[in-house]
Amino acid sequence: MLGLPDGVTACLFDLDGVLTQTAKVHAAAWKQMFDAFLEERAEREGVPFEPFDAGREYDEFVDGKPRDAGVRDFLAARGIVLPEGSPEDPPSAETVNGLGTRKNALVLDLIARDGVEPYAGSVRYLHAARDAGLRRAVVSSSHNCRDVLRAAGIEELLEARVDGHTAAVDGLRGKPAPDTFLAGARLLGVEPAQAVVFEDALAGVEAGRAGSFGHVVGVDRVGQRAALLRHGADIVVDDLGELL
Ligand SMILES: O=P(O)(O)OC[C@H]1O[C@@H](O)[C@H](O)[C@@H](O)[C@@H]1O
Repeated sequence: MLGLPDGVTACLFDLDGVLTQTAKVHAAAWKQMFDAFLEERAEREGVPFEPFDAGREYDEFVDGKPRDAGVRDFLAARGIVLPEGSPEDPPSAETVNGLGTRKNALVLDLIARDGVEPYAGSVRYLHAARDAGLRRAVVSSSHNCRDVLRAAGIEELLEARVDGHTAAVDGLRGKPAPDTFLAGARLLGVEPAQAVVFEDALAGVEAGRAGSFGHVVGVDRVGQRAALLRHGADIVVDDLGELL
């Protein structure tokens, strides 16, 4: 049914890049923030400025992970260690949390300016899944998940939500750990083996594999089919509409 194996009764959808066209908004905001940080640091230390690669470095170190992990993992890949700070840090703080706050202000500006578009194929898939009686949850690392769902007009098509806020409150490890997807399955009252994970991020398909879900659908928006398969996708589609 709907391109899924027999026995699947529930769908766990990532948000940014799967349901909504916001992965590129996040990538652009990350690039703007990291480039400003790296450029200032290069000037201060008298070393060459190497810009953030919004393709490779975003996909490998940032995409799909909670905000603080994205900052930490990218900086570690560049050999940079900053103090953690706290979520209350102002954007001026040169800490993991401060940099995350800087980036979030940029994301919110971009969303306020440009709005949020869902993928048409994903909206059709959500309707088809609902009509077929499949349970549906969104499982996102983003603290902005609810606002993005509302702006995209698809909130009511989902029965449950696990996001950056709920994960923090419940102490869940972020993707690539499977915890948030497992929590989504629990909220829908299904076993992991009965649920399918839809993910565009490498960290996300890894989480799907780590949780032993019934099926992991990689969604390739940026030409990384082989990497999605390597990291845990059972199949890869360019758009959810292909499964209909
Ligand atoms: O900063 P937010 O909105 O809480 O989002 C955290 C992460 O959420 C993920 O969905 C995105 O793929 C990442 O790019 C983003 O960094």
